[in-house]
Amino acid sequence: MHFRITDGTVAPPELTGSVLPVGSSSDSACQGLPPVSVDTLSPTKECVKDYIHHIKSYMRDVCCSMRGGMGMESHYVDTHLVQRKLLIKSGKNANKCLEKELVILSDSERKKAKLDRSQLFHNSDSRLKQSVTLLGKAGVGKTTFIQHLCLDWASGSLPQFQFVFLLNCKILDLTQSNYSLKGLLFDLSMAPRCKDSDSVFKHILSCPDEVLIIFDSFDHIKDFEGLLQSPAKSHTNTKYTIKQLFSGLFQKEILSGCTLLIATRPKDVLNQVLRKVDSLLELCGFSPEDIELYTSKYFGDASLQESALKQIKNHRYISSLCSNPLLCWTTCFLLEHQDSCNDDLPSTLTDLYQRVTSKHLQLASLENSSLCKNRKQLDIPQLCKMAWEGLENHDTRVNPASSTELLDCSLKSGILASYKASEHQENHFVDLFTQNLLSAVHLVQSKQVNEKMVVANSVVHQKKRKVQGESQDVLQRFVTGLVFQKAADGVSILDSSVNIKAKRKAVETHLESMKPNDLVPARLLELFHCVYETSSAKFAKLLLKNLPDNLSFYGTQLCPLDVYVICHLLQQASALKRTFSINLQDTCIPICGLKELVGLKCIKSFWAHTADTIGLWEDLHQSNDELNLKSAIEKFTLHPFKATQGYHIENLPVLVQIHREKKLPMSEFVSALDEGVPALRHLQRLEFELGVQNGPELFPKLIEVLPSLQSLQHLDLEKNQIGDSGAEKLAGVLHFLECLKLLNLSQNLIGDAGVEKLAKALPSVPSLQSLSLYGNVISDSGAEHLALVLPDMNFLQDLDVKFNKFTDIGATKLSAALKNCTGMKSLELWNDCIPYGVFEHLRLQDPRIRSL
Ligand SMILES: Nc1ncnc2c1ncn2[C@@H]1O[C@H](COP(=O)(O)OP(=O)(O)OP(=O)(O)O)[C@@H](O)[C@H]1O
Repeated sequence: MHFRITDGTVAPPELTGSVLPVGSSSDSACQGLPPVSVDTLSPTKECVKDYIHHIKSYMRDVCCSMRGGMGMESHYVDTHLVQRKLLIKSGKNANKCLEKELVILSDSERKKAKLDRSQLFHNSDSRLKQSVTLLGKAGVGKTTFIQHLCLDWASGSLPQFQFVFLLNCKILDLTQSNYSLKGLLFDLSMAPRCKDSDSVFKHILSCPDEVLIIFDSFDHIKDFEGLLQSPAKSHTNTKYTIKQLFSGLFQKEILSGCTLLIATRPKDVLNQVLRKVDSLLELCGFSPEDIELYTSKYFGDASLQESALKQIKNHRYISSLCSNPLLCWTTCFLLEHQDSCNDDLPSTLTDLYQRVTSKHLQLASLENSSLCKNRKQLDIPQLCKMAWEGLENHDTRVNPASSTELLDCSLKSGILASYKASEHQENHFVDLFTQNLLSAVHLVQSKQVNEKMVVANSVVHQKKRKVQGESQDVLQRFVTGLVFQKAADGVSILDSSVNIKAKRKAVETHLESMKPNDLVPARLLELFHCVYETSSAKFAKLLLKNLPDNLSFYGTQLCPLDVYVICHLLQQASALKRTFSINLQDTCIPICGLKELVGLKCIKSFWAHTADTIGLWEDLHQSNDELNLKSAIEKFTLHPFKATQGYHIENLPVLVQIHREKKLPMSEFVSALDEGVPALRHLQRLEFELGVQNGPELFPKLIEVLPSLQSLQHLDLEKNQIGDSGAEKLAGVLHFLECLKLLNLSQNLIGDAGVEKLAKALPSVPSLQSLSLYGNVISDSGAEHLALVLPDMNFLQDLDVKFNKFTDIGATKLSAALKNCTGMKSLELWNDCIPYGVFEHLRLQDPRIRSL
C-alpha cells in the first residue's frame, strides 16, 4: 500500500493530498480518469499508458499543497541548487561523515555553481546523471522540492522519465526482509494501485533508463554501515530488505540504467554511499528576496503583508532565521496569529518554537473543544516523552499505543502528521524542530531524567569525537534555552510548578567548565548557539572571556543564522577589551555576513576566501564607505596560508594585481589601497598543498604571486610534482624572496635540469636557512651543481637531499663543499645509490652528515 495522511484538519498540507483513500474506486484522484485496471484484451502499451496517466494525476493531486494549507503553485518559491564536490580522502584518516568531506565553497564559487531545477539530471555535457544526491539541512525544503519535481513531471516536464516513483524512507520498514523490487515500486512508493502491475512491471524492466526513483528522507536509514553489501540481484520475486533493494539499485544490480535521486541531510550520512553518486547538489535556503516573496505569498492581504515584512526586516535575528524555509513558514505563522503587531518577536530559537507549538496546541483545542477543551487537558508531558523516545532512536514516529485523545489532538494541532505506511497507519512528529523542542521539554522537566542526562544533552561536549547529527545540535540549543529561560511567561511550554533548579545548576556548571580553546570549529559554533539560546549576559561574557585570540570557523559552513549569532555575541567583546583574529576560510560566509563580522571592532584581523574578500572591498567601495574599506583592507590577512583547494590559489593573482595597481579591478585609484594589500606584504608562511592532481596546473599562479610576498619566510611546496619546469620557474622569482628562511621542495620530481637552475638562483636568497630537496630525482650532475653553490649560501644551516639518485660521486662532492660551509649544521644525503661504505666514511669525516 501507499503512504498517506488520514487526518486533514490541521495536518501538514504537503501530505494532505494523500488523505484520499488511495487506490480505491472512490479515489477522487481517479475520478474522470481511465481505470487503472487493464482490459485483458487491450495491448500492454495501453495499460502502461493508462497507469502513467494515473500516477501523474495522482501526483498532481497529492503534491499540490504544502504545510499550512498553502498551494504549491501559489506559494512555492523557486530556490536554487548548488553543485557540491567531495574531497576524496583515503586510508586511515578518511572521514566517515559526508559533511566533513564536502568541499565548502566560497560565496563566489557558490554563485558560479548555481543550478536550477531543470538542470538537476543533466551534466554540463548534457549527459544524464544516473544518481543524484540532494543535500540540505532540516527544513530547507528537500521534500517540498521533490513534490515540485513530481508536479513538474506530472505536467509533462522531465519527458526523459516515463515513470517516477517516490519513496519516503521515514515510513519504510527497514527491519523486514520480504520485499521485491516490484513491491518496492508499486506498494511502498507514493503511487496509486496498479491492477495489472505484472504487465507494467515487465514494461518498466524493458526501459529502466526511463525510470526515476526518489528516496526522500534518506537519513532515516539509520544504520549506513554495510549498506552496500549484499545488494539485491534479482528482479523477480526474491525477497529482500529495503536496504538490499536500495543497494541493488544503487549498484546497478537491478533495474540498471534507472535514475536515483536521494534526498538527505548531510550530517551523519556515511560517505561510502554518497561519494559514489554522479552528482551532489545542495538545496539553498531562502535569499532575502525569497523571504520577501514568500512573505508576500503567505499573507494574501497587502497591508498584512507589508506589516509582516516590516517586522521581519526590522528584526535581524528573525530575518536570518528565515533563510530556512521551514523557519520562515514558522515565523509567518506566528506573525499571522500574534495578538498585535506590537508584540515582540522571539529572539531565540527556543522562544520561537515554544510560541509556535503553544499556538498550534491552543488553536487545536479551540477547534475541537470536545477532544481537548483546553491546553491543560492535553497530556503534554506524555507527548514530550514520546518525542524523546523517538529521538533517542533517531525515529520520528510516535508510539502507536499512545492515547487516542492525545494523538488526535496532536494531529489536529499539526504537531503530528499521519502517514499510511505499508499496511498500517503511522503518526510522525511533523518536523525536527518540533520533535526536538518537545524532547527538550521532557529532559528538562521530567523527574525520571537526572541532571547528568540533561547535561549530556545540553551544551557541547569537549570530549565527544564523533560528529553529531543536526538533531543533536538542535536539541542542545533547546535544552540550554529552556533551562535558562526566565520566569515562565504566558508562552512557556514548561510546567511552572516543576522545579528545575538542580538541572539548571548542573548545566551552568558544565557551561562554566567549557574550554572553547580546545573545540574544533563546528563545536565552537554550537557553543556560540547554546550560549546565545541562554539569552544571558553572564554566559556571553564568560564565553568571550574564554575564547582564544585566534578564532577559527575554518571548514564549517556558516548560514545566515550562524553569522548572526557569532556577530551578536562578538559585538559585546569590545566592552571586555578583547580582540580576535578570525579564520573564515572555507565557511562560504555570504558577503553581507562577512561585512558585518569584519566591521566589528573586536575583529583585528580576518582571513576569508580571497575572491569573497575582493567582493567585500568592491561592495564597500561602491557604497562609498571608504572608512570601512580601509579597515577591511588592513584587517585582511593571509597568514598562515595553506592552499589545499584550487580556489585557495586561483584568485591570488587578482589580489596581486590590486596590490600593484593600487585599485580594485573595476575601479579607478582607491585611496585605501595606496599602500597596496598589507596581507600580501606581510605574509610569512605559505604551504602549497594541492598535490599531484592540481599542483602542477596551479603552480604558475603561485609563481605570479611570489614576487609580491616580500616578507615570506617559509615556503612549503612538498609533493606537488612541479618537476624541472616548475623548479626553473621558481628559480626565476627566488631573488624576490629576501626574507625566505625555509624552502621545502621535497618529493617534486625535480631532476638535474631543475636543480641546476635552482642552484644558480639560491645564492640570491640571502636568508635561506633550511632547504629540502628530499625525495626528488637528482643525480650526480645535479648534486655537483648544488655543491658548487653551497659555500655561497651564507645562512644555510640544513640541507636535506636524501632519497635522490646521486651516487658516491655526487655525495663526495657535496661533503667536500660542506667543509667550506662553517655555518651549516646538517646535511642529509643518504640514498641507496651510495655504497654504504662510502656513506659511512663520509659521515665519520663530518658528523654533520646525518644517517637515516
Ligand atoms: N521552496 C519553498 N517554497 C515555499 N515553502 C517552502 C519551500 N521549501 C520549503 N518550504 C516550507 O518549509 C517546510 C519544510 O520543508 P521540507 O519539509 O520540504 O524540508 P526538508 O528539507 O525536507 O526537511 P527535513 O530534512 O526535516 O525532512 C515546508 O512544509 C514548506 O512549508
